[in-house]
Amino acid sequence: MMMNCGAMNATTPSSASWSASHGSKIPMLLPRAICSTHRMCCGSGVHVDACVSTNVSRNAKDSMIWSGTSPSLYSKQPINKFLLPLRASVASTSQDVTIASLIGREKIGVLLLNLGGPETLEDVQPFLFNLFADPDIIRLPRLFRFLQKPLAQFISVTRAPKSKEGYASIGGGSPLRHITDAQAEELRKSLWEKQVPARVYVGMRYWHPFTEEAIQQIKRDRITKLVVLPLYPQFSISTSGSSLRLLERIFREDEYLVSMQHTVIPSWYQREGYIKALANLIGKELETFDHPEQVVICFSAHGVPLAYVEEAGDPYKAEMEECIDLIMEELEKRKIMNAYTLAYQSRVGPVEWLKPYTDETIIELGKRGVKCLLAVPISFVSEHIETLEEIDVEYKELALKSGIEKWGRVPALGCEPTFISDLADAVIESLPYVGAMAVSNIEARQSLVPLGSVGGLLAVYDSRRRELQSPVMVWEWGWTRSAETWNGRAAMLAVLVLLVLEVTTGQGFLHQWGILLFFH
Ligand SMILES: C=CC1=C(C)c2cc3[nH]c(cc4nc(cc5[nH]c(cc1n2)c(C)c5CCC(=O)O)C(CCC(=O)O)=C4C)c(C)c3C=C
Ligand SMILES: [Fe+2]
Repeated sequence: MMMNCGAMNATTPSSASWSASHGSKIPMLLPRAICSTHRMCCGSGVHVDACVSTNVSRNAKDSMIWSGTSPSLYSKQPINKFLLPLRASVASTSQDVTIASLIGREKIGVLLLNLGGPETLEDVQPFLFNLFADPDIIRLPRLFRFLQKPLAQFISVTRAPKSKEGYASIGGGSPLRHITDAQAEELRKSLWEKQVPARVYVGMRYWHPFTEEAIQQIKRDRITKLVVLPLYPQFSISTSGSSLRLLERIFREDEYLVSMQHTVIPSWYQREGYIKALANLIGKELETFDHPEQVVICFSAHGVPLAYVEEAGDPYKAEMEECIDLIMEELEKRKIMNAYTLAYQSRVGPVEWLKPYTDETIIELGKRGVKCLLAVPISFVSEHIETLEEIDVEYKELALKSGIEKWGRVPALGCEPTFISDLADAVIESLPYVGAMAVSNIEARQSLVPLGSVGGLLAVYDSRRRELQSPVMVWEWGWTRSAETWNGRAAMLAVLVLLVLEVTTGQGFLHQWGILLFFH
């Protein structure tokens, strides 16, 4: 049946948020970021001057990046900017460094970092415990750090029933491990095809195979050069940041690891292969509509609490917006000029997260007369519960209820060959950096990420973390900065103790009042 997407009888936007340069932005999308589009990869030629600029001290480099903490400053200074010259300059032949000379007799390892997911329904609660026990997800004031684990236990137990429902509906567990393993294998093959004989490891943050397990294997394999590659295209304190903080801790405590050369690719949302691979998938999915040009593209990114961006300087939002700009520019080159919008999904609890929220956006688009919508999950490269359940089931249903007649969804990248090949290029391009700044053990101990400067990011975050609202404390007990009085703390502590007792004994006032399951 021919599905007519219909012209959008959207009301005229009140602000100048429509983009004239290419596909029109649906109002709600933030103004187009000033983006240096030309941060695209030009191949794997390596420019010696660009990559081995080790005579600039790490601190000097960090301060170039971190001279300010505002997100807008950040958007102009991405943390991996020192990797960018490698991509931006196609090296002259005389300055090329051959891959072989970089590798020599080294044993190269690539460590893929990811979040992890429960493989069975029994895994759900302990997985949630690990997640909520992470101080990068729930931050307690220093005085109450000892409550981190009891609180994580409480939240994980209360949230588990709802999460289990979600995982049950997608087959009884997360597909994340399986997909990440497949990506690791494809990356390994691609590296070998490009003459880089590397081993690829998977280290998950909250479930098996844990990062610690991967590190043990790396040590057993006597890897001498390690490239750390978080599988999150955009950097967030809550994802890549958390994993890198953990790695930093592991490295600091281990003699072998401290002396092993390593580097980190903190984010890679601007890489040509990634952008092109996503544009390919979007173009292909648009073709399934009868009137592709009338489809509104709705990029849906995983959200983070607003305070992460506004108070802790998380670059996530700036990187996300720049990423969308790059994708739309790529589509424009292919004469695809659709209207589009960016929204954020998967918020947890009542604190404010990045807006607009995907559910509200879908309703709004329906009200504006949009008939055809293409959802594009953007912050993650594998299918997982938030694509398979939240987007495919919840948002689809909401869209159809809101008046949208034709719904489509772009698959996650998974093992898409252009994408994997580009990840392999990213690894190869980072090789000249491996260990370049770690001139001594002492220096290596100070920062896990000599050139990627994630240490700088974490330091900035750490310096402000006392101010950062913890999403969970705010959701449940109203722990705001204004509530930071001793009396308030004492009262909250008492409530916490009661809650912990309630969870551990299964009895108490919340059970009696039937309000225990307030985590959705
Ligand atoms: C870029 C991706 C992600 C960001 C940013 C992120 C932040 C973030 N997440 C939570 C809470 C939960 N996340 C959960 C699962 C989960 N989250 C991501 C990705 C990002 N999270 C993934 C890939 C997964 C795993 C999905 C799977 O298939 O297993 C969960 C558990 C699921 C559920 O109960 O909904 C929670 C809870 C917070 C609080 C946060 C930022 C502070
Ligand atoms: Fe999450």
